[in-house]
Amino acid sequence: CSSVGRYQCEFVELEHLGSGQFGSVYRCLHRLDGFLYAVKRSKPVARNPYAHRRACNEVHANAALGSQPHVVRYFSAWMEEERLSIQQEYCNGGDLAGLLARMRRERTRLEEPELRRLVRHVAEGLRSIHRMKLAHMDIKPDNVFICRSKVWKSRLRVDLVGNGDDLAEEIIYKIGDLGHVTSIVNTKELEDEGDCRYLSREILREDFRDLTKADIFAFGLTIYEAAGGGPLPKNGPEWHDIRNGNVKKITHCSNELDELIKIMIHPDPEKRPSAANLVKREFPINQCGP
Ligand SMILES: Cn1cc(CCO)c2c3c(c(-c4ccccc4Cl)cc21)C(=O)NC3=O
Repeated sequence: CSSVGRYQCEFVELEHLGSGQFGSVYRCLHRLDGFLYAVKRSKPVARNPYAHRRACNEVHANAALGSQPHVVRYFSAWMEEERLSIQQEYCNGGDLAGLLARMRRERTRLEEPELRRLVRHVAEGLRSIHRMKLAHMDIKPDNVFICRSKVWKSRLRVDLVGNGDDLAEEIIYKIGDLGHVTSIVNTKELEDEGDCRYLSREILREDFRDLTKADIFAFGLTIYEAAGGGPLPKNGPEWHDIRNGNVKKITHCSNELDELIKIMIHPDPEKRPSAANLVKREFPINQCGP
């Protein structure tokens, strides 16, 4: 392995998963353990102190979080040829943005039980991030990844998505991309806010008193979009309308879910529920039918 870098030495690159200003992500097979991973390879960060600091920040946040059931798991990171490579859990179900785009094309939508599962899983993931005194700062459908696994149907588990045969599918949502993670204690280094479609007004006004509530705001708009409320404005009067708490009622949603979205995007961050509160008050799955 001395002649090639660690990436070529340890992994077989199977598929290009995506590219962005950050770099590129590949689905890779680890030669030794035989598992699939998502490996992100950044652009060279050498002469770009800002990119270098962000890369280190992302690795620190991943390492601090360890493995949480609803945060995409981090395995390893290394530098080679001035690029940062980060090895993450591969989520085989795509991301929520892709799922919503497909549903818009197929004119289908996430029904209430599925929306409640999404709320529960992402709330648990956010709670584990906030417990570490960190804020994600870029919650949006693109950063919610889906893991699908086949499980034996058991009559005790009502939350499985099954059909006739014995095998059912378990769907788990996980928060990924910790590239914007910020300490909620010393918020001075909050340089670039996340995606403006999910950005709360107080962050735009540089009020960083409670960054966790900015995550709750973005999470609220993510649920609103998953429920069929999108696409969200990037700016203009509709953008401000939403920040004044005006979102249209989602027809097929229960009032309970509609009220939840409204309180999560409340203009006053203190009125928004915490992630822990969302997990606790979360309606158990059996309350909303099969
Ligand atoms: C574009 N893209 C597509 C996927 C596969 C979804 O089925 C993907 C993943 C990740 C990431 C990712 C995001 C941010 C930082 C590091 C990584 Cl590996 C990006 C991904 C990641 O951490 N885990 C993924 O599955």
